[in-house]
Parts: sequence; C-alpha cells; structure tokens
Amino acid sequence: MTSTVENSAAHVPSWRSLPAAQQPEYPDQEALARVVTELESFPPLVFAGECDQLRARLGSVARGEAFLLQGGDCAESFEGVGADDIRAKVKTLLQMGAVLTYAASVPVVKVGRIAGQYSKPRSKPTETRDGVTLPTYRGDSVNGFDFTEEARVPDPERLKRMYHASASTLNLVRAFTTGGYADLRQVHAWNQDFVKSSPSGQRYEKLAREIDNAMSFMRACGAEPEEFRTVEFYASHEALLLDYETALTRTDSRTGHLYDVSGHMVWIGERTRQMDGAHIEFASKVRNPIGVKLGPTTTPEEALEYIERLDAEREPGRLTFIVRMGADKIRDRLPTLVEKVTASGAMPVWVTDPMHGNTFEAASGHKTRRFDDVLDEVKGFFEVHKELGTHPGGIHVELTGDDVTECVGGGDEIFVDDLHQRYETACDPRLNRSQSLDLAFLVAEMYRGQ
Ligand SMILES: O=C[C@H](O)[C@H](O)COP(=O)(O)O
Ligand SMILES: C=C(OP(=O)(O)O)C(=O)O
Repeated sequence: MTSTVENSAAHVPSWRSLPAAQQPEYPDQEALARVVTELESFPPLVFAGECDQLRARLGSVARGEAFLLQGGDCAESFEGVGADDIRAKVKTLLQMGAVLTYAASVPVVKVGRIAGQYSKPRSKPTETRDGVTLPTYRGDSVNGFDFTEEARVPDPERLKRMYHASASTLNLVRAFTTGGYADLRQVHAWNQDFVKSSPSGQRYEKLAREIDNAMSFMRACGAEPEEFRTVEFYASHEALLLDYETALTRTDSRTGHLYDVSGHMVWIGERTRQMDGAHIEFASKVRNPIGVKLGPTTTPEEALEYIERLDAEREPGRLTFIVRMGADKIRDRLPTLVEKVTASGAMPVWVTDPMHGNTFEAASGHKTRRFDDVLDEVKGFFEVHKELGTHPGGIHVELTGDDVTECVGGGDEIFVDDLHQRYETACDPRLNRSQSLDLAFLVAEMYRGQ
C-alpha cells in the first residue's frame, strides 16, 4: 500500500460543468474557494492501492465467492467521533461479520458506512416547525442539526471538520481492526456487555463458542492464519458534496489514474444518479469501487447505461448496484433488471439496501422502519437471485452499535410507543445492535438456503 497520490489541481474536472443535484448553497463563495484550496493540500485519507484491493475483494463478491457486509450510520456526526461510539459500530459489524462467515460459510468483505458519511441528500429543501421555516439539515458537513436560523446556514468550514473527523475515525478503525481488537479470539469479548440481556446476544454467544472450538481444533492441527488476528475493513460513504470529493480526488503516481482518496468505496445515491449529472460523470472518472443506489423506478436501460458509463471494461468489483426498492416492490421490479444486466454479460455486485424503501412516519412523528419490512425486502432479494441463478452479493444497512429505539420490531422487540426512548439519529432510523445481529443470523440462514 505504498502508492503516492498527487494533487490533481492541474486537471480540469469534466464533472464540474454539469448540473449537480443536492449541493449546498453557500452564501460566501470566496470562503468556499479558500476551504477547497486548503482541502486540496491535505494528505489522502486512504491509499489508491487499498481501493484497488477492495475492488479485487468485490470482484470475488461479483463472482459469487464472497459476501459484502456494508453498514454503519445513516449520518455520522462530529460529536460521534469518540472512541466509544466508533468501537460500538466496529464491534457490531465484526459480530455480524463473524455470524455471516461462520453460519453461512462464506468470506465476508466488511465495509463501513463510516469515516466520511457526513452528508445527506434530502427530499425537501426546507423544514417547517410551529410555523417557522428553515433550510433543511443536510448533514454535519453542511450545516447544524439545531433548528435555528444560524445553525442551518451552510458553512464551508464544515468541510474541513468532515475531513478531520474522517481522519480520526479512520485512524481508530485501523487501530481496532489491525491492533488486536478484531482478533477472532475476542469473539466473546465483543459480546460481553450484551449477552445476558438480549436474545440475539445469547444466540451470538452460542455461535462464538462454536467458533472457539473450531479455532482450538485448527490450532491443535498447527494452523493459525493471520486472518484470525486482523480484519480487513474498508470505509465508504455517499459521494454527495462534489466540492469536497473533487478536492480529495488525486492522481495516483503509480498508474496516472484518478482516485477519490476520501474513502475506499464511494456510492452515488438515489437522488443524484441522473445520467447526465455531475455525480455519475465524477464516478466515471475515478478508479475507486463505485456503488449506485437503484430505487424502484430504475429501468433496465438505465442499469445498462450505468454499466457503460461506470464499468465499460466489465471489471468484476468495479460496480456495485445497491438495490433499495422497498419490500412491496422488490419482487416485481428487480427480476427484469437482473435478467437484462446478466444477459448483457456484465457482472456487477448486487447488494440489497432494505432500509431506504421502507421508511414511514409513525403517529408520534418519528421516521421509522419495521424490522419485518427490512427482513422481507432481504428475503425478496434472495428469492429473485435464487430464481435467476445469480448471486445475492450482500447487504447494505443503516445501523449503530448503541441500543437505540429507531426501528420497530426485532427479537428484542421495539414497539412504536418505545420510539421516543432513545431516538438519536440525525436523519434516518437505524437498526440497533440487537436488530443488526438478528438480521445477520437471518441473512446467514437465507444465504445457506440459496
Ligand atoms: O438517508 C437518506 C436520505 O438522506 C433521507 O432518507 C432523506 O430523508 P428525508 O426524506 O427526510 O429528506
Ligand atoms: C441517502 C441514502 O440512500 P438513498 O440514496 O438510497 O436514498 C443513504 O444511503 O444514505
């Protein structure tokens, strides 16, 4: 991972002249220009070689040899850059990874929605409370969550805070995943604060004992691979704010290619995937593995055009389609997409995001999701792939390591009346730790049945 990445200020990025949806309207353009110049001088957050490695891992997923677990916050916050918060998220993903690897017997590629997920596209530009209308909150990278006029003004200085928050997070994630915390001999330790109180924790503990036995057996046979001690973990976020992503796009001196060094993988969201828009053009120019969210209105022709634009070489691992149709639509809409894409000879990674198509507002006013709808969309995704003989490549979920009450249902059931108890998300409702583990067990069962 020694590639040097140079600043690409000399390149005139083609995407800058195209319409870009969901960008903040900064009142002070000179301040923005100063911040962008500063960001261009900052070192990369990830190395180009790491992005290549993730592309290769996703290539295995595309070929049906591995499974992608992508998850983390809906919106990271600058306040959440504490060790406890980050550890809880990493721990949850490691536990889910252990469940999937062991119970589904498949290598799991672990990618966090982490260290860069600070920007949110919104349905409406404004929010009204008690007759007062203010600009909507667009993530800590843009404006403040507080409902005040001052907080809601987009501030370019926040782009620098996003960079520094991402750097600290990534630093800790790297320490956790390579410095001993992710050692498989810790499978029990990850569960310690959790096991007694929760059914999923108890189920996990049983699985951890089996993993322990399997490892003891392997050690007795003289085998203790490096993979037991460290975990490959990658960072991803939505490439939404093009001022930021462009400033962190650099030329890799090894190859001369552009890489967005703000994260290993970036995705283009449902609201910014316009074919003639700046986001798709941007994604077409960088060599990172790219995700595109596909909502229920996506046509097969569009999917094929994304492949032409983003993966003309048909390189397995380059393009991931993150399907978020809703539990009520996936069985109807996904089959034609998969059929036509497969018939074209392309081999994208197919991943289900069972969160974004299943949001509704509870009577209390909380945005929420039913665990059963999430599960049903995942089931639909597996059914479609089974029917077509294609590979259900992974899941993409919004989750947290904390015991929040944002989504209803799950084995340790949360009811609509519980939502107010710990509703902490800055934007969309996340699965809590227990619901995340429940989901991992159920997905492992579905994968085995495939
Ligand atoms: O996380 C995704 C979007 O940013 C989010 O669903 C938008 O939410 P909104 O419809 O409340 O704007
Ligand atoms: C905004 C998101 O999703 P989508 O683009 O699918 O709505 C997200 O994943 O944060």
